[in-house]
Amino acid sequence: MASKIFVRPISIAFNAFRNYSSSSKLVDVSINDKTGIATVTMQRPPVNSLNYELLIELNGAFQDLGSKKIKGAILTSSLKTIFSAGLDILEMYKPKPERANAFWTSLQDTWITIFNTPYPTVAAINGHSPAGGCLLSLACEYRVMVNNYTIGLNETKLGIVAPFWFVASMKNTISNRESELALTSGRLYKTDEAFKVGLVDETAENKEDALAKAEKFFSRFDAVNPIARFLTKQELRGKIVKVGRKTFIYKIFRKFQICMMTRI
Ligand SMILES: CCCC/C=C\CC(=O)SCCNC(=O)CCNC(=O)[C@H](O)C(C)(C)COP(=O)(O)OP(=O)(O)OC[C@H]1O[C@@H](n2cnc3c(N)ncnc32)[C@H](O)[C@@H]1OP(=O)(O)O
Repeated sequence: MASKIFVRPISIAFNAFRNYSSSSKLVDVSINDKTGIATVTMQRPPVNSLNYELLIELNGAFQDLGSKKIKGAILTSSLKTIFSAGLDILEMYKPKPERANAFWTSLQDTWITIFNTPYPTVAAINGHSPAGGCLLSLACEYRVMVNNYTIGLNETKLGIVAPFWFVASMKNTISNRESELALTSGRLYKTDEAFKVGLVDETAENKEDALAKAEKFFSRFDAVNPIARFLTKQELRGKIVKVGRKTFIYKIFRKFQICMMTRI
């Protein structure tokens, strides 16, 4: 059982996982002292929409975990039917330039952190997961999704062009062909459809089942050297991160705004 404290710890110097738990307003982090598995829970009702503050907390949580000897981390949601509704629409509506810049940078940073963790990651998708919600799950190494929800990169349906690293994350998970069909049509898959194309690796009956299956994933690495594992992950994902870093997303957002203005 993980115990709980309600302060966000300064954890860099703390290198063991025993009894670790922290809960800030928007993200709860707990580490099971028996299994060494961390659970990062988004808790921003009503839909875990990703605003600047949630992204900063998520990024901090996954970065902090890098300094602990954990077996792996699970990303999930405290909400009953939503994993994450994606980017907070309010961040895109008439934003102040400084806030917008910080917001888009925090999205990119959070994606890079999760995509590139030294420890294994699983998304336990316990609800709907459109757009940015889907992106977060694609940044993890493995996805377990509860039945009867939807997931996908539906940006084109919203009139938005998904940036390179959204597309690359999808292509890192499903085939180029399926990615093209999915992204150009803005397709949202039901859980069973997502499983068929490999967008999710396992389906689950409910959140508990999803968490149990997520935990089991980590045992695949019991007999694997963690450094060799991480270097192999970097070999596979490094190029995407490198190009992703160069894509300054705020510029893309400005283009999107101009595109929308010229349509009106
Ligand atoms: C350069 C750009 C690159 C990247 C661009 C975009 C990536 C994105 O992520 S854009 C966001 C895309 N998100 C969506 O399309 C999801 C929209 N939401 C939904 O489909 C549904 O709300 C959802 C299935 C998540 C949940 O459905 P319900 O359970 O039926 O809830 P409601 O629809 O009634 O919503 C409750 C409440 O939440 C507000 N909401 C929903 N989504 C968002 C959001 N993304 N941002 C902010 N707020 C959101 C919704 O308006 C309701 O508010 P109230 O009416 O005030 O209750």
